[in-house]
Amino acid sequence: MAPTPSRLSSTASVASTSSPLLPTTAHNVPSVAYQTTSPPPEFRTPAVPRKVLSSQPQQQQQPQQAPSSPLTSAPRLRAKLTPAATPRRKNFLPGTEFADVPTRRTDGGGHSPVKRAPPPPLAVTPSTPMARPMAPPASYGSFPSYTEDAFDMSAMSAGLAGLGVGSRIARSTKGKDNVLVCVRIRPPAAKLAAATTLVEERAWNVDEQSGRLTLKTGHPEFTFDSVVTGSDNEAVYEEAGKDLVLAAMEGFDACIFAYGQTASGKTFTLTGNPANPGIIPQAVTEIFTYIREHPEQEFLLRASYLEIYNETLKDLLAPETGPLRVRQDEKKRFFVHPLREEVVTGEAQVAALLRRGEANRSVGQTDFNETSSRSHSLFQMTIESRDDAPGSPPPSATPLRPKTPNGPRLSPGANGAVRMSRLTLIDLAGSEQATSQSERRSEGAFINKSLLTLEKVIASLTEDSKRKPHVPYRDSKLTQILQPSLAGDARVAVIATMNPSPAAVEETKSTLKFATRIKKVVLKAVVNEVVDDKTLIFKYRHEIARLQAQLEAQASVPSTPSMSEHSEEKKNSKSSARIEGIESQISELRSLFITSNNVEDRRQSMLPPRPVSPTKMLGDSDSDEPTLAEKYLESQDEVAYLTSENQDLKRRIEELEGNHLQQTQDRATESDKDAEIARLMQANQEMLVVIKNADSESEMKRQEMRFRREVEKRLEIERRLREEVEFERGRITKMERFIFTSLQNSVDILAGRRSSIGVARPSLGGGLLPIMGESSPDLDHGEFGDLEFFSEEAREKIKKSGSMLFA
Ligand SMILES: Nc1ncnc2c1ncn2[C@@H]1O[C@H](COP(=O)(O)OP(=O)(O)OP(=O)(O)O)[C@@H](O)[C@H]1O
Repeated sequence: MAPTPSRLSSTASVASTSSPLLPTTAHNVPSVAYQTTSPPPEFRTPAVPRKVLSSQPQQQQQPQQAPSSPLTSAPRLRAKLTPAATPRRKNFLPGTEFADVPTRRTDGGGHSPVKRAPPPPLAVTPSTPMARPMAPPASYGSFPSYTEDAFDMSAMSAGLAGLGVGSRIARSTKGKDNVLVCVRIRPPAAKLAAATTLVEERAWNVDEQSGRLTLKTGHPEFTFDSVVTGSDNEAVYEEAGKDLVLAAMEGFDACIFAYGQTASGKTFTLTGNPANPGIIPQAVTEIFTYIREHPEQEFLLRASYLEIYNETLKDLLAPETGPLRVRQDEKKRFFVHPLREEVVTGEAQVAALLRRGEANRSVGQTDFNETSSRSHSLFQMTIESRDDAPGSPPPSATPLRPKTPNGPRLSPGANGAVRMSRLTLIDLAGSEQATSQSERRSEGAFINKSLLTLEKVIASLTEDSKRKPHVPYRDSKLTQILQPSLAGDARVAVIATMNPSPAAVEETKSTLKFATRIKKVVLKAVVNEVVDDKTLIFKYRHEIARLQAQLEAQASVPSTPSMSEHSEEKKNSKSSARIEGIESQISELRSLFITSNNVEDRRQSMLPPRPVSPTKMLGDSDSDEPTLAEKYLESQDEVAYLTSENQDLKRRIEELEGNHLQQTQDRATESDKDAEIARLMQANQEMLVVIKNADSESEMKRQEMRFRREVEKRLEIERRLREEVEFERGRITKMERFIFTSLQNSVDILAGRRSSIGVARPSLGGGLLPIMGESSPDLDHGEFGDLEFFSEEAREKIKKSGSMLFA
């Protein structure tokens, strides 16, 4: 439990001034809660003064408490967006209608995510959740409230049945949007090395007003939503992070990823460093700031952290689990199983979780980066929220929330719905085409497989065709995991990181081309409001209600009159131990809900990791068996997964059948191969029957391979037959030519002889035969002598026709 304000000491510690999300080392974890309750201390420390956005490079002010760093001294250029020049409407995301509101940056830290009147003064409730006043009855229409003290499982089930939609409804609001693309240009390497005199030349011109980048040679030119230069991570967060984090708090799924070649600054942008926190720590701070500013809601947060390395999924929070699998749910959305998700209640806890995950990541050294991320890492926070938090002011006292830009605002919380959204932050591995180190080559192949598939997926999604194109999400783990986001249901932002150096131009061009393509992906993000027994809020509230019922039953056990004093005492002490146990379980479960009332207490809380199961209590978190209900839900998942796998296999078999039949039909048009084709078709049919009967994917793959080999063999035979036919044709042509020439020769000879006979006839009178006998060709061995390759019959015919010429 986090210490309550009254228990806080009055001395400030150094650790307390650093944001818990900063990537500090494990032993450097702040262990003392904030010392005062009012005003709240600065979350994002050290306080980097907000810079004036200007096209002119300007001298950056040094943070007050940060050690002077060459990384923060580079001038920062930022693209200011003008509606005409900007391909994307900036104010499209929820909350962005307030993007122009100046950031509130007081000593208290944080900034207001929405423009609204300050919340009305609340009646201060004790920070112990147990002691909170009962919530007013929720206005959920005919559907029962989840409010813990009025929780009624049978009423809940009745409500679900009444909805006529099984156990789940999802209400959504839709509107079209494109992927938000921000280019982040790191300072040139010479600057990073703090060589003030040696400034490496930049290969690109940056037009900050229009977000345009042009190679100094004049071509190519790219335009994006924004371009940020310099080392200030806050600027990048403002451009590409904040809107999406707020969208996630409003119930939209949101996904932010950094793409670029090695050493271009992806990890720097997402993680940052203690003096300059990246998007992840800033996002987490924003989440807790949002909670602080929304007293009418209660939240449940959980986090997971995984890595894709060489096409294998590793759970960074539970590396001992072994490779994770990607599955599909009943809606064909991919998800990772069995991924460890931990409930988190404070920033310090998230920071510790991140550090734990970081320590398990695969890093290596490339030619350009000493600590290169050789893997893709995905940090995800699942945010559940519902209105009418216990102890919150009545709805009338809560200022109206802003309208969603794409339609009327939903009234979340109606029918007991819980908003559930996921914020996914992805640090991709370097997108370079090749790595020069041999030991990295196989790695590179896998990294590139994922990124190449990502490119293919983007190409299919942006394909301009009437037919719905096939999107190859399945071809890599990364694209499978990104499918729910890229398929359009989420807000997506890409930070394309680039090195401005002339030496990196080719890689940069390919990064920018990728960014241009992904910009065209159209999204239709939805806010999901779920009435579902899968939400943690539901599970925990249900568990609390069950424990409370137990508690009441325990308290109402009457004492037995016949019992001796001793056994009565024993019984009482047992019963109070049981009551204490149940109470502590209830209080622990309640402590997982975060509201504006307790968020401050939890800020520095360093509870040990806690998986999401409601029955798993602190201390025995990993040993506990899942409940029957959980097993049932899990087996339902399993059935849904197997059904979808089965359908998938069927679909693939049909595709295969179609392909083979098509190929066979194409070949069938060539008449000289009819017999061969008939045989192939027969083989096809047999193989397809075998494939159809194959009861597992691996069996089907084996059959497919065998079939492929068979087809290849037969194609080879066919090729050889063709060659033989060609050869025979050649021989026949040669023979024909030979016969013709021989006959022609014979005719010539005959003509010559006839004319000599004509000349000799007058002088020889009837003595012709002796001459013929003398000079006639030797029909066996003369002109017709080399006909040995003809058949006997053909030879006879040729000889006969030759002899006839002399007749
Ligand atoms: N905008 C920036 N300002 C200051 N330093 C930066 C900036 N971008 C990157 N760097 C520095 O450059 C180096 C490489 O950056 P980083 O590790 O973030 O690259 P990367 O793109 O994640 O690389 P890889 O794909 O190999 O993991 C780091 O030392 C980082 O501090």
